[in-house]
Amino acid sequence: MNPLQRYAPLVDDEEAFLEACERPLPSVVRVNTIKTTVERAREALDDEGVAYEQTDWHPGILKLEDSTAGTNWPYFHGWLHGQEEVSALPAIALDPQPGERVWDTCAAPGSKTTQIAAMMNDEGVLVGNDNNLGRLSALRHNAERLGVTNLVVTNQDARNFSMKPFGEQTPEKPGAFEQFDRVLVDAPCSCEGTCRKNPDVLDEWTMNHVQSVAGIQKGILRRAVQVTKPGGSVVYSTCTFAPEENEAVLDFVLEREDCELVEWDVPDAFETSPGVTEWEDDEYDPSVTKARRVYPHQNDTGGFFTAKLEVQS
Ligand SMILES: C[S@@+](CC[C@H](N)C(=O)[O-])C[C@H]1O[C@@H](n2cnc3c(N)ncnc32)[C@H](O)[C@@H]1O
Repeated sequence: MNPLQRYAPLVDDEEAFLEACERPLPSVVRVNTIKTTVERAREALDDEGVAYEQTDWHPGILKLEDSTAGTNWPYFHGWLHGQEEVSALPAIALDPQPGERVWDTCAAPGSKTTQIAAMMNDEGVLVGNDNNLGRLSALRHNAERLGVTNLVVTNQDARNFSMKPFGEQTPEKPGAFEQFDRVLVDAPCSCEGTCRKNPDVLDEWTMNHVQSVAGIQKGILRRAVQVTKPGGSVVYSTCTFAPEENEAVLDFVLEREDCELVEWDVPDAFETSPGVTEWEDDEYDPSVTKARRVYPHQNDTGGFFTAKLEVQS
């Protein structure tokens, strides 16, 4: 059985949802504003004869007519980065500002890290962490190509993250670098929403994996809230539809840490659905409706989940 059928009760149009999940994903690039402007990047693509269409919600996110991302000079020079359209949403929700301290808990291979760096105008301190050393090489390579210089790379399990070299840390006295303005948790997940790019995820899907990765997600999100300063923001995102990995994780952390879910500015032209408060035998905190779900048939993208939390104390 196709595991996606379990989400029929959540979607407005099951047939359109399942049909969209089988179509190949459009090829999309993000303009890297650390190295160029949207206008110059578009001119370069025109000169190269690469056909594209601007998405109707972001001037710097371009849909290519064929999958030439990665094969033209604007890409090699770091003017463009191949990034799935919907995966640009978490950084938009995070809204990082130049000069801030930002932690990207699960950063490799760095699409969102480099997008965050560009939104920070490459100013301030961005810590890009991942527990997988091999994937960190891809992060370093992307950061280098895209000209990111405000990045510190760390290789830790985000559930126990600490930056001891920068200051002694106790629960009462966080280390010097352990009061971030903003933190992104783009969590490891069962990746159901990437089925248009990688249909194998559905063959490999098991409920055991959903449950085990949900445990890791809860640990990472708790740590993210703990190291964010009062009034700071934490964004939680996954590329999966499973409520066990989305609303249930938020519900767990809302009960244990001093934080609350807040609305964020979803681009008007992007169709989303609210987080769900009930799933199978479970009920979640009513505020999880502030999270946004994205199904592939809504905007011809992959599937995604994004929520924004504000830390209270
Ligand atoms: C969805 S991917 C991140 C994609 C990345 N944010 C991007 O936009 O390119 C999740 C990442 O979490 C990492 N990861 C898994 N468990 C982790 C943990 N306990 N601590 C830190 N990173 C972890 C994986 O190695 C993987 O690179």
